[in-house]
Amino acid sequence: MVVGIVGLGLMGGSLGLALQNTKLVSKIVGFDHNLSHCEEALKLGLIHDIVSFAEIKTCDVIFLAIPVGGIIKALQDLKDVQDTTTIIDLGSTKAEIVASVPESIRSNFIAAHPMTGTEKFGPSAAIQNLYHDKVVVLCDTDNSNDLHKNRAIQMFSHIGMKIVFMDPISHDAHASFISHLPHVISYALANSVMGQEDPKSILALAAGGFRDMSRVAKSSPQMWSDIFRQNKNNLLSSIEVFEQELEKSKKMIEEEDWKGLEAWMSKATTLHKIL
Ligand SMILES: NC(=O)C1=CN([C@@H]2O[C@H](COP(=O)(O)OP(=O)(O)OC[C@H]3O[C@@H](n4cnc5c(N)ncnc54)[C@H](O)[C@@H]3O)[C@@H](O)[C@H]2O)C=CC1
Ligand SMILES: O=C(O)C(=O)Cc1ccc(O)cc1
Repeated sequence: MVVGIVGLGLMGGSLGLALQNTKLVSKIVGFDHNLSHCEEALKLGLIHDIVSFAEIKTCDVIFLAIPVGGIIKALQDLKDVQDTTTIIDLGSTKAEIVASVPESIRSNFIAAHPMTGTEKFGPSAAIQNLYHDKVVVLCDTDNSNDLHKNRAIQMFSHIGMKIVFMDPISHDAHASFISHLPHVISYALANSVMGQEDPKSILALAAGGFRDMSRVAKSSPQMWSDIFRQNKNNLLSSIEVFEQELEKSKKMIEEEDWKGLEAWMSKATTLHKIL
């Protein structure tokens, strides 16, 4: 099979690396609208060749590893692929993407969200084992043809992924709390601290906790503004729930309810029993 990857950053580049180790794939070609990313990806050996978007359309499997707004636009440009071409997107949101798929290619399409990643971006962020032993959520597969569904399952399984099926609306509601809200909080924390503290103090006093909680605030603002735009309503609900928890802790501190605060924190510590 010839695989075409659109977007040669963290997700597309890491996929190129992972697929090179499978017997399923005879050639991996890539396309990126940023020429320097094309050159870098080729130099790093993430793909075998760079091709035009027109040539991507002739691949057996096309992966869309670009920001979620770009995925919706790219799907319009893929309207005329052959019935045997599988199109898989890797976007972090699913409902708007699935709703936007042109009817002529709905059966070719697989909506996937790999639940793995890092705060780094671009081709140099690509890593060999990013997908290994991680979960990929596949959405709305009842509307995909069996050939394409089975191909997607086969490819994700070959790179060591565990597959979970979900409808796109539920996916976006869950992803809002478990993935998108933590990113909003991390950006907010970074801005709160930088608004009050000078760089010298931050450097001198930053311990592990602050580094851990602010790590994802290094993530691509372009990628995340697209995600927040597509998952706006779920994200607003998640932020409200978080505000209520902050408010609860503020009130207990104001009222010196240390017992209440301790119980509130004890409940939070149980999260890591399931992670
Ligand atoms: N970063 C992460 O940890 C995760 C990201 N995702 C999703 O994967 C997708 C890709 O994200 P990353 O690889 O992290 O981003 P990235 O910023 O590392 O790479 C994206 C690449 O796509 C290129 N690009 C952007 N728009 C394009 C277009 N219209 N046509 C061709 N090339 C284009 C960029 O030049 C860049 O090289 C996004 O939809 C994101 O929501 C999913 C799971 C994890
Ligand atoms: O860096 C991290 O810890 C992440 O959480 C990466 C990530 C970013 C976006 C996704 O849709 C899924 C995973």
